Amino acid sequence: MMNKHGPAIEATALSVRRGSRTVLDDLRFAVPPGRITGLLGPSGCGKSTLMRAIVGSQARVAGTLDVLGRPAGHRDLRARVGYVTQAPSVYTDLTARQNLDYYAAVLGIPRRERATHVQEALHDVDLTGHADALAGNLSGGQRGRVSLAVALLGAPELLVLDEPTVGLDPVLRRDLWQLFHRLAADRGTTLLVSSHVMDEAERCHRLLLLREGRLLADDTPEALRERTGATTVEDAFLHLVDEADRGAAAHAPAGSPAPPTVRKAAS
Ligand SMILES: Nc1ncnc2c1ncn2[C@@H]1O[C@H](COP(=O)(O)OP(=O)(O)OP(=O)(O)O)[C@@H](O)[C@H]1O
Repeated sequence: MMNKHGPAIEATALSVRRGSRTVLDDLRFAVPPGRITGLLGPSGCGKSTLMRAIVGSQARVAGTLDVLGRPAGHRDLRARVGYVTQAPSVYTDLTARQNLDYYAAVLGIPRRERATHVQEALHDVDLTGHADALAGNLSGGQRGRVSLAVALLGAPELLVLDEPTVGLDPVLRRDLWQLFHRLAADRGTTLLVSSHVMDEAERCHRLLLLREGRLLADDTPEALRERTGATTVEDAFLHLVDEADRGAAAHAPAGSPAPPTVRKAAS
């Protein structure tokens, strides 16, 4: 079991190579337990790669990456970590309830307890009314919520959610964020939630801002705004991007071209 006061995730000198490229470069950060940490940055900056490394499904990871007190990917973490990828992974020819029942069996939840766990997970994601609909007949957003319910089975200590609100209408987005806050406040769940939409940053307790595989900031939204003098996290992010580019230009060898200034990086 992890030390309740230690970080839920801790990375030191973490790098990942994909193909011939280094897509995560020398990351160092800690994710506190029982809080919502947002992983934010533009498309392609490495968010999904980092999440895959955390759940142990990414190859060629170098450095140290500990999750709930164990090395990432350790088999003891299987039932303690819930992970939702960007593409909902549900069987379309099964109902929502049958999907959950199947995954509950895979997780090793005893048969006599399964129905209760499944019902709770359906209730958490507000899908009780669609429990017996074929997943193939649900909307994309509803299928995404079935995937989330699968990740909630067995009450994992850590939830890793890759862009869970993409394509959802504002009401569903708000409802999901309310659920995330309930999970953190009532159950002490640690959540790592990625997004490339900067306004979601304001809903997180802490933020990891990523750009081109490097960590720009690991801080609270308030501290980031204060430090940069910005009124929104989006402006704070752009400020940090410009600052990093100026730093890179200052250290570039004489005669090399200045890096372009990114303006729409966060949209
Ligand atoms: N199989 C692969 N081989 C080589 N490079 C890859 C591979 N998959 C992804 N990449 C590269 O790794 C980088 C990080 O990709 P990743 O999917 O982690 O980004 P992301 O921030 O999650 O993007 P998005 O928000 O669009 O999902 C990208 O530059 C991408 O082109």
